[in-house]
Amino acid sequence: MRAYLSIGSNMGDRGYYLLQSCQELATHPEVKIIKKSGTYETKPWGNVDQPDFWNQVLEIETSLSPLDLLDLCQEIEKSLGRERLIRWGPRTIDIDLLNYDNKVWEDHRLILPHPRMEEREFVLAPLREIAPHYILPSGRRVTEVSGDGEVWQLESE
Ligand SMILES: Nc1ncnc2c1ncn2[C@@H]1O[C@H](COP(=O)(O)OP(=O)(O)OP(=O)(O)O)[C@@H](O)[C@H]1O
Ligand SMILES: Nc1nc2c(c(=O)[nH]1)N=C(CO)CN2
Repeated sequence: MRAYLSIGSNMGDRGYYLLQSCQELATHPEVKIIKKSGTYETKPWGNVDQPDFWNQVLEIETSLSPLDLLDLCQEIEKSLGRERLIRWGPRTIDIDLLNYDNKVWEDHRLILPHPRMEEREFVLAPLREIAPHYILPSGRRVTEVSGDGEVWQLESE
């Protein structure tokens, strides 16, 4: 199945946490990273009183189920020292599922597609880069929409 993930960090060595989370995903036997956006420095969305983030979007191929993929993302967050202190607060790494095979899913653990993705420029900018034909939950193409928040693409490695 094809899935899209949003990853973000705003504590410590942000580049290290982004890279490490990709490496942990890529070493899982049921996950293959197909595309990786550049890195974007972004103003915090939601709770604005915290450091700037670095964000990326990944396109992956996986045979994990949506909930198993969520479990894996949460295990990686844990292994990289993420603590859930405040909603939308600072974190070493946050991994969100944006889309899983265009499935619509809603239970107490997982909502797909991600309900706030279309408002967030930190998701839309990297998504536009790697998937310009992506159709958002509203039915509009990602290139036709702009979200809230300032973002800057960093020089690619
Ligand atoms: N599409 C999704 N991707 C990741 N987590 C999700 C999703 N839908 C629901 N959740 C649930 O949201 C809970 C809170 O996640 P998290 O702490 O990462 O929120 P957040 O990143 O601070 O905020 P936001 O959900 O607005 O990005 C998770 O425990 C998870 O069960
Ligand atoms: N710029 C930016 N802001 C955020 C981010 C994020 O990854 N980047 N993640 C949040 C919780 O999902 C809340 N706010």
